Amino acid sequence: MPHTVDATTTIPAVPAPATSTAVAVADDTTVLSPVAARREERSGPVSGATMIAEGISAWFGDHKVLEQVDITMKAGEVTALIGPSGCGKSTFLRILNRMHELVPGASLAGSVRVGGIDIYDAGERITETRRKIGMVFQKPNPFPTMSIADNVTAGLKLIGRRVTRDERDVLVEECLTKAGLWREVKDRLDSSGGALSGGQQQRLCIARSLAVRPEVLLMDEPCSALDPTSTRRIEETIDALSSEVTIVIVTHNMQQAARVSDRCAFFLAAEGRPGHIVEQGPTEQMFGNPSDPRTNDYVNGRFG
Ligand SMILES: Nc1ncnc2c1ncn2[C@@H]1O[C@H](COP(=O)(O)OP(=O)(O)OP(=O)(O)O)[C@@H](O)[C@H]1O
Repeated sequence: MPHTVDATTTIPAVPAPATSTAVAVADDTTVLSPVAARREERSGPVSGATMIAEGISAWFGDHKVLEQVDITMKAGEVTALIGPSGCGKSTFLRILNRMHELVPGASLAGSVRVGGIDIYDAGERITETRRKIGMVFQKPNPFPTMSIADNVTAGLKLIGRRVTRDERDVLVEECLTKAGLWREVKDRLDSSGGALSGGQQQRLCIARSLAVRPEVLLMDEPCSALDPTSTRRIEETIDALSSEVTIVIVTHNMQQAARVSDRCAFFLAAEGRPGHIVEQGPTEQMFGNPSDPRTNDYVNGRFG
């Protein structure tokens, strides 16, 4: 899947020292990692569910694109999946909410457990899996002719949940507030979702995902079509949501991975091997003191 490079996708030139909570950015200024600051602030309980993928391999026909991927995405954390184009990040993300199986000829092996339940278990209903595991895509996809409020509640019908008018109003405000959009749209909830800016549409899509109370939110390059200001707003939203929903984000933007994630996994498909995880760990370590030279080269923009 191609990705758009915008002004925010510059890869940091200088990695932060391993012992520091600072993250180096392209212009050589250092800022306190918001992730580190957030960790310090967090003292209360976190919600969301830990997601554990074990032994994941994937094929399109007989083309094997992922091999033996093992990763735990912890409740209350943001996990960033990074790696060069074509290494299988989006495929892996789609396996995490059973979208991979919608592609004709696609197959997979391994297990994905959310809160201890295997989403591929024969007894698991796909609609319940999609409720538990929301997804936000690269390009915002609100229903353009529906009102802002109706966009937020659009997922309720799919899961068979009925709400009264009052409950609906409360839910719309709650989800738009969590997605960081309420103040901008509260006086025009009945106008069309398609009339919002790209960044607002993406936050509307996040609000729509939240309305069905997911335990995990998957984000596939959610800012790649957005300008730097909208990107910052989405990152703030990710930060605010991270204590209540487990977030897994695919990003090509190394600064973004450093800013928003607690942990990173570096994927690579090379030397005749399908996509696999070369290294994973706390974000500060992955950027400041990675153990594999290929990780070091990638996070410092030497390839990919
Ligand atoms: N629908 C499909 N049918 C066949 N092959 C596919 C399909 N989707 C992806 N692939 C192949 O699977 C491999 C992994 O693709 P994927 O999109 O998961 O990688 P990625 O790391 O997310 O790439 P990018 O960063 O460019 O989005 C690639 O070789 C790609 O060509």
